[in-house]
Amino acid sequence: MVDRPNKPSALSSTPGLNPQAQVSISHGSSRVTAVLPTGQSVEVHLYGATVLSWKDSRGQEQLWLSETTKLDGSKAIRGGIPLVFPVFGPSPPDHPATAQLPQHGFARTSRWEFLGKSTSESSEVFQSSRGQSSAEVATADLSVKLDFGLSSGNLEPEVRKLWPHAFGLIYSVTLGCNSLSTSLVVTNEDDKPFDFQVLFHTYFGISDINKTEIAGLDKAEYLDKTEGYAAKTQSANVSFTRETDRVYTPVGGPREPVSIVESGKKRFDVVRDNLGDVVVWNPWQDKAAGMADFGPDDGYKKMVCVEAGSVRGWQVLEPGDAFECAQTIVPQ
Ligand SMILES: O=P(O)(O)OC[C@H]1O[C@H](O)[C@H](O)[C@@H](O)[C@@H]1O
Repeated sequence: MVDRPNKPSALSSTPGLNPQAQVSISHGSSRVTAVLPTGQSVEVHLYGATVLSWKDSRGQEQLWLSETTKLDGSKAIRGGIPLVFPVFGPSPPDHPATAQLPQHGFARTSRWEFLGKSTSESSEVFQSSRGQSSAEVATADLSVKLDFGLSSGNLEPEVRKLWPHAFGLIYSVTLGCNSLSTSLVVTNEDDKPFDFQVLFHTYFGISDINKTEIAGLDKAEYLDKTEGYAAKTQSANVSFTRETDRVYTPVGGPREPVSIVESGKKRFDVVRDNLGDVVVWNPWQDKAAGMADFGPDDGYKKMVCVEAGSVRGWQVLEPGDAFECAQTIVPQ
């Protein structure tokens, strides 16, 4: 079922579910918030369709958001999940098509439209395994998908000039009881092909970077951006002792999870769909202190970016074609 956002705030119930099983949606002029009956919540800012917050059923925040980030549309949001499109980083010198674009493209600095929400009840059966009532089953399996749109026609004219292609983007943020998925569909509405890069720039909230490792990248080739894009090969887990900025191509393929491990225990799995690369970034002390929108200065100890994307090469999209990709984050 899809609700159009014609009400500033609404409680909506899904036919067939426990009447208690309501997803609460609030839609203000700049943010959309969804709360599941089981307590999990997600908040998305229309500036960049940036996920600002994702909380578990106990209200614990899972993402990191800078205390000093701008939220007024004057600068990309520092934290949460900014969306990178159609170029990752500064445009490479050998790619004139994106040469005019700012770092990480325009998706994160454009105002998106909220298209509506849909709720669904997954078919996993908790009842037989846990002996719950059917009402509880429906509640436990509810998820809500928030859809956002951006198209060339909605870009600011000065941005459109920088990348003059006719395109459409549908970005979906799906909150489940134990997962958060972000997915993107890119369509080429032009009469010629265009190429692009894409990435979900997720800032995970962690308790201590010194006790954090990234698993699932063993033996992966990577480009080390802190050493002029030197090509290297990972051995064992990634750990952090200084600025880390690497573009990995995991050997296991997109479906093999990349995991955030804290004090030896898995905290999150990140599963990718149609996204071959994973960027791992922590700015460390000096770089964090040098970014006005990164706060507090020692906030680098409480965050790590693990960014699922397609950024080492270019996706070429022919007229009329669509490209789809997704990441799903599963707390462990
Ligand atoms: O400061 P931003 O433009 O948001 O970029 C923040 C970071 O994003 C990615 O992780 C890049 O690999 C880094 O090189 C960059 O510093």
